[in-house]
Amino acid sequence: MALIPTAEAQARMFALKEALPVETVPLLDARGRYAAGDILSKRTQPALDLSAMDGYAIRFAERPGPWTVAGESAAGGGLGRALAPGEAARIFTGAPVPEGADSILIQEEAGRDGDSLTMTGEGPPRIGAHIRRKGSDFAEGDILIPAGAPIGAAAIALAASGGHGALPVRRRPRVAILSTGNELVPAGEPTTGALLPASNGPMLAALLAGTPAQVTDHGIIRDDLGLISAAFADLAGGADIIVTTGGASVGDHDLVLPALEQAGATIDFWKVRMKPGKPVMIGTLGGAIVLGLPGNPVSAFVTATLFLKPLIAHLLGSARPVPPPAAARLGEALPATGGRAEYLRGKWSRGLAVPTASQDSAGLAALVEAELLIVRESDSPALEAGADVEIIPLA
Ligand SMILES: Nc1nc2c(c(=O)[nH]1)N[C@H]1C(S)=C(S)[C@@H](COP(=O)(O)OP(=O)(O)OC[C@H]3O[C@@H](n4cnc5c(N)ncnc54)[C@H](O)[C@@H]3O)O[C@H]1N2
Ligand code: MOO
Repeated sequence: MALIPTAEAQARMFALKEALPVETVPLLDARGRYAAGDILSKRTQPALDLSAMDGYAIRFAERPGPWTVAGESAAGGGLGRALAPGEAARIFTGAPVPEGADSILIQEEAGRDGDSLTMTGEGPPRIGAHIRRKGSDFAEGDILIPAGAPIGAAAIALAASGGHGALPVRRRPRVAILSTGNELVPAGEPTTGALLPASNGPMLAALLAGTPAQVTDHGIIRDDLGLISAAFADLAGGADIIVTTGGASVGDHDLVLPALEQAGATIDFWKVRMKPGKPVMIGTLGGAIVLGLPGNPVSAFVTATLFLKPLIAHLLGSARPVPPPAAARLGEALPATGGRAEYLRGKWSRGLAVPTASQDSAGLAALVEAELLIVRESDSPALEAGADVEIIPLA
């Protein structure tokens, strides 16, 4: 199969499966998901003209004072009647402005003697000062959160303010992680000789821990065609995404592709024109998408960032599952690229993006320093320090 560019690979991956079914969940459960339809407001906010300050509601257009204080309006209540000419009302932040009042005099600039109120300073800067008008935030029927937009803390506050206690979202994707390799032992267990701890499973689970995905790490499978194929068949019914690491390349012990074929999977593509991460493969098995990531730990991290996380956002119905790259300036010169796009691990230095010293696709000690990926298209020329580049921030 020919190598395909990253953006094409992402688009083909999204085309394999539609967003998951809709469910309506309490506000907090919607956090990190995406609106499954336009969320419309059930109410107008503010519902009435409200005071933005503690002070007095006055008829400022009529006169600069004095006024007679006719009563009080507190948040959640109101004066109960309109102000007559010559009258003012004591008022507090968030309280309804009585009819007839046109401005708020803040209490620091008010003089009070019994029922008589005077201005001690310049007074309100203009007619209408310190009044939040009815509907100035949003009106009933307004779109508060468009379909496909992310639901974070501010969107949850907006939805609550708009009268919602629950929101329609897509159900949580179920993600099964499999690590392959005879050389791997579970993290924390003793290693001898050529054995090494499996780090990709914990890395992937950690990467997804901040997303709504329901992640199960199925541990390590030996490089055995029958075992890997049986594991795929086992997982296919209960997962939306099966993600593997290792065994994705071309060696005699790289068995993920034949195991998928043996389990009845359809492979959509294998190999992306990217560095690191070339051996990525994507296909479908039953209702699940299978994502075969390379074993090299940095390659697995980069491909999980560029494919696995966007796939989860896609299944959750995100309108923009691939986050747009950000603009940055390079802190160091970079050589020309070859036939693959490069995703250099980098960090910030005085506001400039600088590659980490090692770009080895197995080097975790360098990866831990990385705050961003510097994106370089294939076959692009050398860049001077100070050049504009695109970056992908690493959360
Ligand atoms: N002749 C070729 N050889 C290779 C090619 C190629 O095109 N032609 N591609 C290279 C590239 S690029 C990559 S990336 C690797 C990917 O290989 P695999 O996906 O088959 O991964 P493995 O061979 O199984 O392992 C690679 C490396 O990573 C270590 N590993 C694997 N799993 C884990 C884990 N869970 N935790 C920690 N470390 C893991 C493994 O021990 C190997 O050292 O292939 C190149 N070869
Ligand atoms: O492209 Mo491989 O993923 O370099 O290490």
